[in-house]
Amino acid sequence: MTERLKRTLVLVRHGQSEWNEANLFTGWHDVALTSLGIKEAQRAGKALKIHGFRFDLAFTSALQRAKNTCRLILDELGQQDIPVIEDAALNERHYGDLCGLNKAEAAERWGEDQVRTWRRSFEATPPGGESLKTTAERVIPFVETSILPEVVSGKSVLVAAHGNSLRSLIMELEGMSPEQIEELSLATAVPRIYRLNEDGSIAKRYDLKDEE
Ligand SMILES: O=C(O)[C@@H](CO)OP(=O)(O)O
Repeated sequence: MTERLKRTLVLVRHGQSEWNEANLFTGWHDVALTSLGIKEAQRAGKALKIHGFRFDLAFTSALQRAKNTCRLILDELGQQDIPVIEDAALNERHYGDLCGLNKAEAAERWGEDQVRTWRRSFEATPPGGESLKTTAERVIPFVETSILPEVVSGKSVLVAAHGNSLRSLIMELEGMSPEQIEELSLATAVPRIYRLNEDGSIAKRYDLKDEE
Protein backbone atom coordinates (compact mmCIF):
# COMPACT_ATOMS: atom_id res chain seq x y z
CA MET A 1 0.00 0.00 0.00
CA THR A 2 1.31 3.46 -0.87
CA GLU A 3 2.26 5.74 1.99
CA ARG A 4 -0.76 7.97 1.30
CA LEU A 5 -3.25 5.13 1.86
CA LYS A 6 -1.61 3.71 4.96
CA ARG A 7 -3.93 3.34 7.95
CA THR A 8 -7.07 4.20 5.96
CA LEU A 9 -10.52 3.10 7.08
CA VAL A 10 -13.47 3.69 4.76
CA LEU A 11 -17.00 3.12 6.06
CA VAL A 12 -19.91 2.82 3.65
CA ARG A 13 -23.56 2.26 4.42
CA HIS A 14 -25.16 0.06 1.74
CA GLY A 15 -27.05 1.61 -1.19
CA GLN A 16 -30.82 2.03 -1.07
CA SER A 17 -32.58 -1.27 -0.30
CA GLU A 18 -36.10 -2.35 -1.26
CA TRP A 19 -37.28 -1.70 2.27
CA ASN A 20 -35.54 1.69 2.46
CA GLU A 21 -37.51 2.62 -0.64
CA ALA A 22 -40.76 1.34 0.94
CA ASN A 23 -39.89 3.14 4.23
CA LEU A 24 -40.08 -0.05 6.31
CA PHE A 25 -38.10 -0.93 9.45
CA THR A 26 -35.62 -3.49 8.14
CA GLY A 27 -33.10 -4.68 10.72
CA TRP A 28 -31.96 -8.25 10.00
CA HIS A 29 -34.50 -8.80 7.21
CA ASP A 30 -32.34 -9.70 4.21
CA VAL A 31 -33.64 -7.39 1.45
CA ALA A 32 -32.06 -6.65 -1.93
CA LEU A 33 -30.70 -3.36 -3.22
CA THR A 34 -33.01 -1.40 -5.53
CA SER A 35 -31.72 -0.33 -8.96
CA LEU A 36 -31.02 3.08 -7.38
CA GLY A 37 -29.12 1.33 -4.57
CA ILE A 38 -26.98 -0.49 -7.14
CA LYS A 39 -26.23 2.82 -8.89
CA GLU A 40 -25.39 4.48 -5.55
CA ALA A 41 -22.91 1.73 -4.72
CA GLN A 42 -21.34 1.99 -8.17
CA ARG A 43 -21.09 5.78 -7.80
CA ALA A 44 -19.35 5.32 -4.43
CA GLY A 45 -16.89 2.93 -6.10
CA LYS A 46 -16.26 5.40 -8.94
CA ALA A 47 -15.69 8.27 -6.49
CA LEU A 48 -13.23 6.14 -4.50
CA LYS A 49 -11.44 5.23 -7.72
CA ILE A 50 -11.22 8.85 -8.93
CA HIS A 51 -9.67 9.79 -5.60
CA GLY A 52 -7.07 7.04 -5.85
CA PHE A 53 -8.34 4.71 -3.14
CA ARG A 54 -7.19 1.09 -3.08
CA PHE A 55 -7.96 -1.50 -0.42
CA ASP A 56 -5.98 -4.36 1.09
CA LEU A 57 -9.07 -6.02 2.50
CA ALA A 58 -12.76 -5.46 3.06
CA PHE A 59 -15.31 -6.33 5.73
CA THR A 60 -19.04 -6.67 5.29
CA SER A 61 -22.07 -8.00 7.15
CA ALA A 62 -23.91 -11.25 6.44
CA LEU A 63 -26.78 -9.37 4.74
CA GLN A 64 -27.00 -9.13 0.96
CA ARG A 65 -27.52 -5.35 0.75
CA ALA A 66 -24.12 -4.75 2.40
CA LYS A 67 -22.37 -7.68 0.68
CA ASN A 68 -23.54 -6.49 -2.74
CA THR A 69 -22.57 -2.89 -2.01
CA CYS A 70 -19.10 -4.14 -1.07
CA ARG A 71 -18.85 -6.21 -4.25
CA LEU A 72 -20.09 -3.36 -6.49
CA ILE A 73 -17.51 -0.99 -5.00
CA LEU A 74 -14.69 -3.51 -5.47
CA ASP A 75 -15.87 -4.14 -9.05
CA GLU A 76 -15.52 -0.43 -9.82
CA LEU A 77 -12.04 -0.45 -8.35
CA GLY A 78 -11.08 -3.62 -10.24
CA GLN A 79 -10.22 -5.15 -6.85
CA GLN A 80 -12.42 -8.26 -6.88
CA ASP A 81 -9.46 -10.33 -5.72
CA ILE A 82 -8.85 -8.81 -2.28
CA PRO A 83 -9.98 -10.74 0.84
CA VAL A 84 -13.56 -9.93 1.88
CA ILE A 85 -14.46 -10.93 5.43
CA GLU A 86 -18.16 -11.39 6.01
CA ASP A 87 -19.40 -11.34 9.60
CA ALA A 88 -22.85 -11.08 11.18
CA ALA A 89 -21.32 -8.91 13.92
CA LEU A 90 -21.64 -6.07 11.37
CA ASN A 91 -25.34 -6.75 10.66
CA GLU A 92 -27.87 -3.97 11.04
CA ARG A 93 -29.37 -3.54 14.50
CA HIS A 94 -32.30 -5.96 15.02
CA TYR A 95 -35.51 -3.96 14.98
CA GLY A 96 -37.58 -6.61 16.79
CA ASP A 97 -41.35 -6.17 16.53
CA LEU A 98 -40.91 -3.02 14.44
CA CYS A 99 -39.38 -5.02 11.59
CA GLY A 100 -41.58 -4.77 8.49
CA LEU A 101 -43.68 -1.85 9.81
CA ASN A 102 -43.90 1.37 7.86
CA LYS A 103 -41.96 4.17 9.61
CA ALA A 104 -44.50 6.88 8.80
CA GLU A 105 -47.39 4.70 10.03
CA ALA A 106 -45.43 3.88 13.18
CA ALA A 107 -44.99 7.62 13.81
CA GLU A 108 -48.75 8.13 13.45
CA ARG A 109 -49.44 5.28 15.87
CA TRP A 110 -46.81 5.89 18.58
CA GLY A 111 -45.88 9.53 17.88
CA GLU A 112 -42.89 11.10 16.11
CA ASP A 113 -40.88 11.41 19.32
CA GLN A 114 -41.18 7.75 20.28
CA VAL A 115 -40.27 6.58 16.80
CA ARG A 116 -37.31 8.97 16.61
CA THR A 117 -36.17 7.68 20.01
CA TRP A 118 -36.37 4.05 18.84
CA ARG A 119 -34.48 4.93 15.66
CA ARG A 120 -31.74 7.22 16.90
CA SER A 121 -31.27 7.11 20.68
CA PHE A 122 -28.51 5.09 22.31
CA GLU A 123 -30.52 3.25 24.94
CA ALA A 124 -34.11 2.79 23.68
CA THR A 125 -34.88 -0.84 22.80
CA PRO A 126 -37.69 -1.64 20.37
CA PRO A 127 -39.68 -4.66 21.77
CA GLY A 128 -37.83 -7.85 20.81
CA GLY A 129 -34.97 -5.92 19.21
CA GLU A 130 -31.59 -4.32 19.88
CA SER A 131 -30.86 -0.81 21.13
CA LEU A 132 -27.86 0.99 19.67
CA LYS A 133 -26.14 0.14 22.95
CA THR A 134 -26.66 -3.61 22.58
CA THR A 135 -25.79 -3.39 18.89
CA ALA A 136 -22.50 -1.78 19.91
CA GLU A 137 -21.86 -4.65 22.35
CA ARG A 138 -21.50 -7.05 19.39
CA VAL A 139 -20.11 -4.59 16.80
CA ILE A 140 -17.30 -3.07 18.89
CA PRO A 141 -15.52 -6.29 19.98
CA PHE A 142 -15.39 -7.35 16.32
CA VAL A 143 -14.12 -3.93 15.25
CA GLU A 144 -11.48 -3.95 17.99
CA THR A 145 -10.23 -7.47 17.40
CA SER A 146 -10.59 -7.80 13.62
CA ILE A 147 -10.81 -4.43 11.86
CA LEU A 148 -8.80 -1.80 13.75
CA PRO A 149 -5.64 -3.92 14.17
CA GLU A 150 -5.50 -4.25 10.36
CA VAL A 151 -5.87 -0.50 9.88
CA VAL A 152 -3.35 0.40 12.58
CA SER A 153 -0.86 -2.07 11.11
CA GLY A 154 -0.88 0.10 7.98
CA LYS A 155 -3.58 -1.36 5.74
CA SER A 156 -6.30 0.35 3.76
CA VAL A 157 -9.62 -1.21 4.79
CA LEU A 158 -13.18 -0.95 3.44
CA VAL A 159 -16.19 -1.67 5.66
CA ALA A 160 -19.58 -1.96 3.93
CA ALA A 161 -22.34 -2.28 6.51
CA HIS A 162 -25.49 -0.60 7.82
CA GLY A 163 -26.78 2.69 9.21
CA ASN A 164 -26.89 1.61 12.84
CA SER A 165 -24.04 -0.90 12.98
CA LEU A 166 -21.86 1.87 11.52
CA ARG A 167 -23.27 4.48 13.92
CA SER A 168 -22.18 2.29 16.83
CA LEU A 169 -18.71 1.92 15.28
CA ILE A 170 -18.42 5.68 14.65
CA MET A 171 -19.58 6.48 18.19
CA GLU A 172 -16.75 4.38 19.59
CA LEU A 173 -14.11 5.53 17.09
CA GLU A 174 -14.89 9.23 17.53
CA GLY A 175 -15.65 9.01 21.25
CA MET A 176 -19.14 10.47 20.78
CA SER A 177 -21.61 10.85 23.63
CA PRO A 178 -25.14 9.33 23.50
CA GLU A 179 -26.44 12.86 22.77
CA GLN A 180 -24.04 13.31 19.86
CA ILE A 181 -24.77 9.95 18.27
CA GLU A 182 -28.49 10.71 18.39
CA GLU A 183 -27.88 13.48 15.84
CA LEU A 184 -25.97 11.30 13.38
CA SER A 185 -27.73 9.58 10.49
CA LEU A 186 -25.75 8.09 7.61
CA ALA A 187 -26.75 8.59 3.99
CA THR A 188 -26.70 5.53 1.74
CA ALA A 189 -23.41 4.82 -0.06
CA VAL A 190 -21.45 7.95 0.94
CA PRO A 191 -17.92 6.82 1.90
CA ARG A 192 -16.78 8.16 5.28
CA ILE A 193 -12.98 8.28 5.25
CA TYR A 194 -10.69 8.02 8.27
CA ARG A 195 -6.90 8.26 8.30
CA LEU A 196 -5.55 6.92 11.56
CA ASN A 197 -2.32 7.66 13.39
CA GLU A 198 0.00 4.87 14.52
CA ASP A 199 -1.64 4.92 17.96
CA GLY A 200 -5.10 4.43 16.42
CA SER A 201 -6.23 8.02 16.97
CA ILE A 202 -7.90 9.88 14.10
CA ALA A 203 -5.59 12.01 11.95
CA LYS A 204 -8.29 13.08 9.51
CA ARG A 205 -11.94 12.39 8.75
CA TYR A 206 -14.12 13.45 5.83
CA ASP A 207 -17.02 12.27 3.67
CA LEU A 208 -16.43 11.55 0.00
CA LYS A 209 -19.39 13.15 -1.70
CA ASP A 210 -20.50 12.10 -5.15
CA GLU A 211 -18.63 14.10 -7.77
CA GLU A 212 -20.92 13.42 -10.71
O1 LIG B 1 -34.75 0.08 9.01
C1 LIG B 1 -33.56 -0.09 9.37
O2 LIG B 1 -33.08 -1.20 9.61
C2 LIG B 1 -32.69 1.13 9.55
C3 LIG B 1 -31.81 1.40 8.37
O3 LIG B 1 -32.52 1.58 7.18
O4 LIG B 1 -33.55 2.21 9.74
P1 LIG B 1 -33.32 3.48 10.65
O5 LIG B 1 -32.53 4.44 9.83
O6 LIG B 1 -34.70 3.94 10.89
O7 LIG B 1 -32.64 3.07 11.90
